[in-house]
Amino acid sequence: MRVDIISIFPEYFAPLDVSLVGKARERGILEIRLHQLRDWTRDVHKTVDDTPYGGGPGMVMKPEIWGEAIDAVIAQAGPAASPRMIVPTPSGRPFTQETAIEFAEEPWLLFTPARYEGIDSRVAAEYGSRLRVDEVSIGDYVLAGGEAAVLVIVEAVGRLLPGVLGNARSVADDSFAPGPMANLLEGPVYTKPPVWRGREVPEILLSGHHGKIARWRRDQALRRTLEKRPELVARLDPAGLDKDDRKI
Ligand SMILES: COc1ccc2nc(C(=O)O)sc2c1
Repeated sequence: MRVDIISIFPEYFAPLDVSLVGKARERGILEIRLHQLRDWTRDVHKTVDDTPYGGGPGMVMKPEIWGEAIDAVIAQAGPAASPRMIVPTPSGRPFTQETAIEFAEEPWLLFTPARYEGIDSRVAAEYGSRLRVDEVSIGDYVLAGGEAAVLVIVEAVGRLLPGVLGNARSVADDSFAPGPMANLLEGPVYTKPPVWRGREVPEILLSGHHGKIARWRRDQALRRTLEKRPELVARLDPAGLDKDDRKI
């Protein structure tokens, strides 16, 4: 997968050099190209924003600069004729694990994180007629720009790429992953020592009885989901809940 990110803060993406995403890049599973939006400005101050038509607070990012930057990146056609363009925005559709799975199928993603009050709306309209353009939000809170959202999305997508996670089952066991654990939060996890500051690991986990352990883990996940995200319980597939039981 190739990922292009156009931003006025390319240094914001240094974290993509480390951990899982960093290793995926080293192994050639993921290629990330960063672009400084200001490289396409033509004034001495490298201006990328201007006052909003109709008045109101803040500034809006200029369409000309974004247009030239996006055209230049698209012209560097790579694994696919054109990228899927992802615009992080508070007014986007919610980014979920399903969205991550969908994006992980793409050979080429282009991210256009905004700053200020956002990008002139004609940019998404212009490229929406030529590319698949997704406006997505990582959550209902206020960020200063889209870069943090891109970091979240690239990590959520990158870890799904074949060969990135050591144990393929980890993806299947994820919270929100499709299948019997879909819409269930992950339950508690434990490792050595068996007793820590007087606190013991649940005995069932030391029993070696895999069927009972699977059932206990699913029950703990259900308990945690009921406690922290009761609204997800309504979406559960009751038949899916006992799939492990049938396997046991
Ligand atoms: C100005 O650019 C922004 C501002 C807030 C914001 N919030 C996002 C989110 O995904 O929640 S993306 C994003 C972009």
